Amino acid sequence: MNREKLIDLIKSRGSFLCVGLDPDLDKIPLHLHEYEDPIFEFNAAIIDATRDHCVAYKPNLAFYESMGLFGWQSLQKTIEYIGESHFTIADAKRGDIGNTATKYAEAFFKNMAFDSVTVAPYMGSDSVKPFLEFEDKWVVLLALTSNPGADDFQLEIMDGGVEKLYQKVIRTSCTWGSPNNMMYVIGATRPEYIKEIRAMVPEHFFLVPGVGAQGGSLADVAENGLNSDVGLLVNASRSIIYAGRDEYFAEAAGSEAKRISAEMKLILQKKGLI
Ligand SMILES: O=c1ccn([C@@H]2O[C@H](COP(=O)(O)O)[C@@H](O)[C@H]2O)c(=O)[nH]1
Repeated sequence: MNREKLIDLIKSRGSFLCVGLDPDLDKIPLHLHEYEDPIFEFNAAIIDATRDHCVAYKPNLAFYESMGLFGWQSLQKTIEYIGESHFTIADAKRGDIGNTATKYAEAFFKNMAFDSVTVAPYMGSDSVKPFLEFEDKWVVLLALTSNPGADDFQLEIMDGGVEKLYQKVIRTSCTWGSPNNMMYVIGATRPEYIKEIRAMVPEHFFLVPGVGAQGGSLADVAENGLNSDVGLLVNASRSIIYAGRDEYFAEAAGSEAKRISAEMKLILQKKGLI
């Protein structure tokens, strides 16, 4: 999906919600275990219940890879089930030398029809650029993550006090691609940094995980991160997909997605963006 289509989708729906598909066999309702592929059944029900309220889906690969071949099959079926109506993010956090990175890119962009993949910047430009060679596909680069451990390296002051590591990552990497094929992961748990990052990269989209289960605030993220194209995809995984744990789990997920998306619509209306 290209940038124009993504912006149209967000503005026409009045939502910048990304639903995280992180299914865990230990958490999904018991009655689904009777199906041949309980993970796919779970995802399909969540997708049916949330598709009108969100613009993107983000399966985190760990939840599929942990189940081996069956997990990959569930992922493939899930991505086909979503189709082209929503922006899709393979949250795989890949990164390796160039020829290997190309194979990762082929896995998510050719073999599976994802629109984007999360990539770690640690190995530098040759590990990221192969992902940028695919038309209408996106790199979502880890910049300032939502977890407490982000303090260990990302907030470390570099180069004799000039800038922090996440700032160097953004300043350097923003020339590798463009706002048409690169986004940044910025955690919702760090709203105090979002305004400054928005000033550094005014046009890029941010994928913002960390609202819901991790306690980040949608209002704070929007206040600091919106741009004239909206420029945000805010992800919630557990707070939506496990909003209910019984046979009405999908309805509960749909209600939670609807609630967040209504809050987003109000924000966008107040800002004059829709
Ligand atoms: O900085 C990051 C990068 C990725 N994630 C991923 O997003 C979801 C968040 O799930 P919740 O249940 O809404 O907390 C999950 O897949 C993480 O691995 C992140 O949280 N922070």
